[in-house]
Amino acid sequence: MTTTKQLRRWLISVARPVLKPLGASIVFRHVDQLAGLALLAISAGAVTKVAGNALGAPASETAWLPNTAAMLAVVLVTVSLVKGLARYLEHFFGHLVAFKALELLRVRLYQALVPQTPALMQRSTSGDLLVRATKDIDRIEVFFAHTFPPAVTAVTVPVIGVLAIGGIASWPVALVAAAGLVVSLATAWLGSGANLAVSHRVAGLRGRISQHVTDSVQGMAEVTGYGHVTRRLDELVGLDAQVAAAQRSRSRFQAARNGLQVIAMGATTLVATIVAVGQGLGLVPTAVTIALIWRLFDSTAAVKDFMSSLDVSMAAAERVHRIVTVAPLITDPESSAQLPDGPLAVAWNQVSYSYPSEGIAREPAVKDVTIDVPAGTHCCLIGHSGCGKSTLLQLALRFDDPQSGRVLVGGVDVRRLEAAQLRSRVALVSQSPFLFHGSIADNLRVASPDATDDQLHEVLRIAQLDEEVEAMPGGLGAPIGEQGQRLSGGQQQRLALARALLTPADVFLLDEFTSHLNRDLADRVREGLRAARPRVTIIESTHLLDAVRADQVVRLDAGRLVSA
Ligand SMILES: Nc1ncnc2c1ncn2[C@@H]1O[C@H](COP(=O)(O)OP(=O)(O)OP(=O)(O)O)[C@@H](O)[C@H]1O
Repeated sequence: MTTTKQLRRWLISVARPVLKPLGASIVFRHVDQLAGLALLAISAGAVTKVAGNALGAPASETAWLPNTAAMLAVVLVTVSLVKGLARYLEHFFGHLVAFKALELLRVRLYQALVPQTPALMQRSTSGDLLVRATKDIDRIEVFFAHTFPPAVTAVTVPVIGVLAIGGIASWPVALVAAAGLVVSLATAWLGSGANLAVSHRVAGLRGRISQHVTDSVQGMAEVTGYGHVTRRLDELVGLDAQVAAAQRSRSRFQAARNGLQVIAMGATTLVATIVAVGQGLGLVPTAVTIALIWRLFDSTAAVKDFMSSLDVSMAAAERVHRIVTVAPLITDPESSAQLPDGPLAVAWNQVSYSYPSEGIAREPAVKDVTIDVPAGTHCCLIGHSGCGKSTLLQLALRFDDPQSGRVLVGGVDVRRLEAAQLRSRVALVSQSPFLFHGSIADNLRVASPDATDDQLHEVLRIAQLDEEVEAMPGGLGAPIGEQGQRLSGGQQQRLALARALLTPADVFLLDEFTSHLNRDLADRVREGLRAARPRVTIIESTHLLDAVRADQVVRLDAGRLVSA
């Protein structure tokens, strides 16, 4: 696991371009804190001056205070205004840095996700990823907005305050104050290791809760249909209980830290008063000194306050860091080859592939498969469910590299191609295509944002979907619901095919793309596709063994080629 120190360095390196205003935030926090000290000192001085007058305190003790009530009011109002403005500016600059830094982190996360897709989805879940990209990144705000300025002033302001007490009141009292403040600072670290572990645990649990809720909502029909409502609720309550139990241990440390701080403050006040009296310090200087000490404890207490939220922030940073830094399954070559223009052949050459399995030995999904699909022809991969058809198609798009053998597109090993180039020439219509919440047109224009309505109608016609779309209220503008839920399975498949047809692809990989269509409609879709794109290479997979007229039919069984 990445250490907190490494995480801090990483966060600062990400935010470096926007760190400058943090200096301003630190400066304004000093102004705010010192103005607070001044306010308390003047107020305490003024109050005890009144009492001191009655008790006959010497005038020299209060000579530094404003002479009249009006002057006192002017001074207090002015210092308060300065304090208020400084506090505002401290927060403004701190949050400016924080929100800019979070923006940079979100961009980093997104940029890291793109090359890792789709392999990442094998290692993470969408609900958990969502929490990382939103909540976890938000929690890192504490690191930027609420850590540096209080950390600096927790040291500098007490040092200034103690020196002031020593200079104007008494050095022994200053020493007592210093000792108390050091103890107060040290208590902030009480249980920090355990708290960090709890924060990691809670962050992981929150990811699981999010995934559980996502699954329950998306699988509502199954949850209610199979009578799982109570079980799923119980599971959720169980996860919540684990979060609560973990939080309880954090709260215990928090309470202990608060208690110790109050004890340190009380003990320091008592001892400082005894020493001040022993030193013969007057009433006003003693009162002002005690007031200053109390205020200085506020500065050190700020460390305790941010330490508990910093744990949460660091646990969140670790989860984001893990995604951003995970090595992608595939990377672009340093010097890439170019695909030839025109129709492209596809070939699997003695390809064997096993899915990554985290140490568990796994049977290869495809073993020693060799298939040649000449450019512009139609090849059909046939075999029972699980025989490796989708895997072969995905290897042609370089979702991952085979452990042995080569996959060639246009005669070029796909490892020598940039992913963007490969994916612009090879289109995959997957078994469960993803459809966005939006209209028919929105989903088609994912492939070609500037496509005209005529072009959209044309590809819908090729996919044999145009008449059905025209009959929908709104036509191209008809909303299809989340993940296309308002469409039938067969309509979803044809919409995905129409979308792929808007790309300039020379190879179409069609994974079970007619599995929801009746035989007659499936044949019409194939014929329409071939007539509209006579030069493209079509590689189709199906488990219907009596299928399809094609230039080449390849049979697979348990990952091996049976006939080609
Ligand atoms: N992401 C994955 N992680 C691990 N194993 C996988 C993964 N995807 C597929 N497999 C395994 O690889 C083998 C081949 O799967 P593949 O999806 O290629 O088969 P298929 O012929 O396309 O099946 P179907 O007709 O059911 O779609 C199967 O044993 C499957 O369990």
